[in-house]
Amino acid sequence: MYILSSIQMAKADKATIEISGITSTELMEHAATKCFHWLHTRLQGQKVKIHVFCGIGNNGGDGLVIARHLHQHGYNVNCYVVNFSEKRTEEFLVNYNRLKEIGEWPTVINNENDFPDVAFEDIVIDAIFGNGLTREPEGFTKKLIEYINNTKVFTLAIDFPSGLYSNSSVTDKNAVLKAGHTLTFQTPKLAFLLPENKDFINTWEVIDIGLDADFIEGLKPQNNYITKNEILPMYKPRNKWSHKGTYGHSLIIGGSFGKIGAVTLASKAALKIGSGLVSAYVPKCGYNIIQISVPEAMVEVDNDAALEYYNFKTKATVIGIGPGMGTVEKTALGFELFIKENKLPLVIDADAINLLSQNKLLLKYLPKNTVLTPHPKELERLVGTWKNDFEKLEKITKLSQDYNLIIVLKGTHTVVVNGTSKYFNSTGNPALATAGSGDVLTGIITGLIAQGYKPVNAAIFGVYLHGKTADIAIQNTAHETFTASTILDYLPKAILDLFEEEVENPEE
Ligand SMILES: NC(=O)C1=CN([C@@H]2O[C@H](COP(=O)(O)OP(=O)(O)OC[C@H]3O[C@@H](n4cnc5c(N)ncnc54)[C@H](OP(=O)(O)O)[C@@H]3O)[C@@H](O)[C@H]2O)[C@@H](O)CC1
Ligand SMILES: [K+]
Repeated sequence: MYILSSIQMAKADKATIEISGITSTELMEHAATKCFHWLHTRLQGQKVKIHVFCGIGNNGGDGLVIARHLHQHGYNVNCYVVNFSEKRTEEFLVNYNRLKEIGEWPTVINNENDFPDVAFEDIVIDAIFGNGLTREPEGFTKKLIEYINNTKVFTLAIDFPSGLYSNSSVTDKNAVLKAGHTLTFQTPKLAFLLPENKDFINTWEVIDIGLDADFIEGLKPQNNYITKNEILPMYKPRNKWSHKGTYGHSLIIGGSFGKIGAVTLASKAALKIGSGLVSAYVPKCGYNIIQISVPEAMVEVDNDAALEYYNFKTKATVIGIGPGMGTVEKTALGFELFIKENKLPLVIDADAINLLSQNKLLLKYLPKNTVLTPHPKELERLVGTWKNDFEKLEKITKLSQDYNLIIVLKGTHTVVVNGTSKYFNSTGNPALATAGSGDVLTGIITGLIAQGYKPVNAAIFGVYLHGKTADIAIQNTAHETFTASTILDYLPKAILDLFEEEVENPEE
């Protein structure tokens, strides 16, 4: 699914109106009616008090449409116009009149004295600002947002939590509405996927308003939200005549005394995702551990307690390096020589990323399309600090472009960056915040590349499946009891889930 910027959204609205012949007011009616249905399906006519706060643009127009439908269905609804400007859009005015025609006059809010009483058990619909926000809310509008936030009432935001920009950072955090749930039109918005906005965005979903798909395609959006629809076509079914050689040989390099488990997990993951063969290259102290805990894997050893020589004989298809490796001097010196000589595809994680950060001159030796899987701290060591999450994405893009790398930044919405293209993951939950989770991801991505997946697809697919295991597991287990080994247990279900039909959304 594409992620459109505000400019692209406005263009797509306009183009759809021109191409389909639908009027702007009809498009608004269609979009806002879907929001009404969303609420109606859940409330089923309950007499809870609903406050609809409308701006004076088209986001406000949506609010007026929702308020009208709520009235017509007998809800206890109060509608307000937040009068921060004398301007009105045409569609706003049409719907203002339609509301008046059914005998409902919105209350105009001109200053703080006009704020209504809002109780914790009420519902607020936020239709103050949407895609047309051009500056931070000020004056009584900001005060109103703060007032609503302080009530801790459930807030349903239409299109955007008011005060949030789609493609730039919030400058005044007190001037953004904290939405309980957001119904956003047509595509997810980049701002929803970034950790700096965690206070404003809770849950959200996309409401398909039927904007012109060909036009959107022609915009060539660079930001993508990865769901099953994007993943399924990447899947490579197995050929009847294949054999284990068809599915490649993954070599996992890593481990140090006390951290052999990381290699064990990565090796198991590479096997479990389908790598034909898996070898591990570890310090001698890890030999028995790997042989006993991963009997399917072959093992070669280096020095006693930490890697030093990197003199393995395995003829691998791809190497995953870093889990549990440590950064002691001899490991770092050997790593430098290894990187300078290596020609095989690489997946680089954990301490191997830290070693690259300590010696950035090595970056230029990495083969094209090497996958790096940093968490934010590892990324910071590599690219320095950032002012905000948008700048962080720019820094990752530059790193990816400068060295032809695929960067997987791990987080709530893990993002895979390949040059200017970004792929934000939709699966996963806090269960994955557990020791060894990253080692398993390294093994999965390595194992997919071994089987012939393009590195960028291996990264996107691997991240999706890794997250999906937690989403499936959480139906039967608690976040706390989920461990990295549970990811492996649920990989089969995560793969099978790709072929299960989605249950239709009842509102559609
Ligand atoms: N057919 C369609 O197009 C459809 C559109 N849809 C809906 O339209 C929404 C976009 O509508 P929109 O473009 O009118 O922008 P919106 O967010 O309502 O407000 C803009 C107004 O606020 C003003 N303003 C901005 N910042 C301000 C500030 N800090 N403080 C004070 N004023 C500020 C700004 O004025 P200006 O910047 O020029 O001063 C302008 O007057 C979109 O999110 C979706 O909900 C759907 O119905 C689907 C069909
Ligand atoms: K809004």
